[in-house]
Amino acid sequence: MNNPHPLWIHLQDKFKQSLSKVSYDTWIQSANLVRVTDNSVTIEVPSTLHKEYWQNNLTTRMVEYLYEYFGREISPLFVTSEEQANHEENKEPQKRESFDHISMVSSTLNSKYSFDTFVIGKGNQMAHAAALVVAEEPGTIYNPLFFYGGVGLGKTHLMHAIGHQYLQINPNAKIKYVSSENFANDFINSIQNRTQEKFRQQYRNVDLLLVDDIQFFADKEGTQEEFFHTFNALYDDRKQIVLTSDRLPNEIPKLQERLVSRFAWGLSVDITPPDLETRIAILRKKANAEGLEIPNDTLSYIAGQIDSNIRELEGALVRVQAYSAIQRNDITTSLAADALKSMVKKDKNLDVSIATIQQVVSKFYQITLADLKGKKRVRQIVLPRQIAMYLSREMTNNSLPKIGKEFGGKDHTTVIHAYEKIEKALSKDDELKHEIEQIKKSLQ
Ligand SMILES: Nc1ncnc2c1ncn2[C@@H]1O[C@H](COP(=O)(O)OP(=O)(O)OP(=O)(O)O)[C@@H](O)[C@H]1O
Repeated sequence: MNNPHPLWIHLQDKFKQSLSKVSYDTWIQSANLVRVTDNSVTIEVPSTLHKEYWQNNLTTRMVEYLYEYFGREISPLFVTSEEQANHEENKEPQKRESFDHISMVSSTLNSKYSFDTFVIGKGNQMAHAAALVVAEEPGTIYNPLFFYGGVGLGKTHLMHAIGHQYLQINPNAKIKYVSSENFANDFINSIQNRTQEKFRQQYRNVDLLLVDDIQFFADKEGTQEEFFHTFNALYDDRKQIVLTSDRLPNEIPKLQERLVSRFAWGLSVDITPPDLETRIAILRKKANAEGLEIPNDTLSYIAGQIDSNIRELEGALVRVQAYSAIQRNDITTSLAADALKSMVKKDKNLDVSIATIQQVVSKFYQITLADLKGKKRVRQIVLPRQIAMYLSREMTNNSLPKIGKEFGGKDHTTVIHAYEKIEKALSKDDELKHEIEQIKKSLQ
């Protein structure tokens, strides 16, 4: 590629830092970024051997690096040059995806997130109904509509679905979808470039404003102030506003009281994790959409392993699909079990938090909580810290960045390093193994 894509430059930099020169030259330099979609990134590699190496040894890092770049989970896919050539040949020219797609992700609607592709279950029934009402009668009954709930449960999906439905009824409608972080960035840039008027027009001259993950407004005083005025302008004009967050407005730290009260003017609906039946239905729908043939017992198996986050459920399906392609075998329960080995956390059902793990580990090793979360590099502290990070990864569903944050704001690569170190040590060090088992027992 003459002009490497910024994402590829980012990935190369990351791998350069984490691999030896020989590994980097062998695996990374021979690869290329060929496709980016809303939820996957495809890397082309020269041979099947390369593909298997990437699949088995570099996938975890790729997922982390992609998370860092996009701020969400993106699945890496690997194709050999031969497969890529076949793919290009079979593709209709107008369907070619382009790299421009990346810049559109944050500001346009994702065509996959529609009401048609949304599976209704107990945990999201209310949210789905409210979304439909708002799409059909915007700006009247539930304004703003506020979705809240855990990670990867379909809040963004429903928000986009409202946008699609609205557009169907009203093809000329102006819709703006933005994450709260992008709203904040746009606002700051407008101040720096003295383009506030343009910014205001962009946000206030719309029929439907969708703002995702507003918990990230916490601590951003100026942005909150601006959003307050945006909200008022739209509300007074009877334009619909839809917001999402991981928690209720009054639980978002440092969210201005006047915003909290405005968000309560409309309807707040929570989305809770899907039950097994819904998870199976979601998997079935995704598998059908991909043209995958998966036996029912295998779908139940996968749905039984991943029980909280739908994004992870999708990730599991992608992994099983890739595994079956590499192995050139049909998808069966035993193939799925093999493919998901590293994703299935055996202790995951324990109801523990990072804070509890930190308390138990610091007590066990008789160090203070401050040291456990701090920066001291002495062995008596570093080891317990790494163990606590390892257990947070093993026993909870928190993302790596979140774990890093809970350990005094450390980078997620520090958490990966800790995890890998302890995992490796566990295979050789019986004493450590015993200690970790004891800690796990206390946590139970
Ligand atoms: N009920 C559902 N039916 C089908 N797919 C779903 C459903 N709920 C979620 N998904 C899929 O799960 C993935 C994650 O959903 P989404 O991004 O909407 O989650 P979210 O709640 O916004 O998460 P976050 O808090 O991380 O922003 C998406 O690919 C979405 O299409």
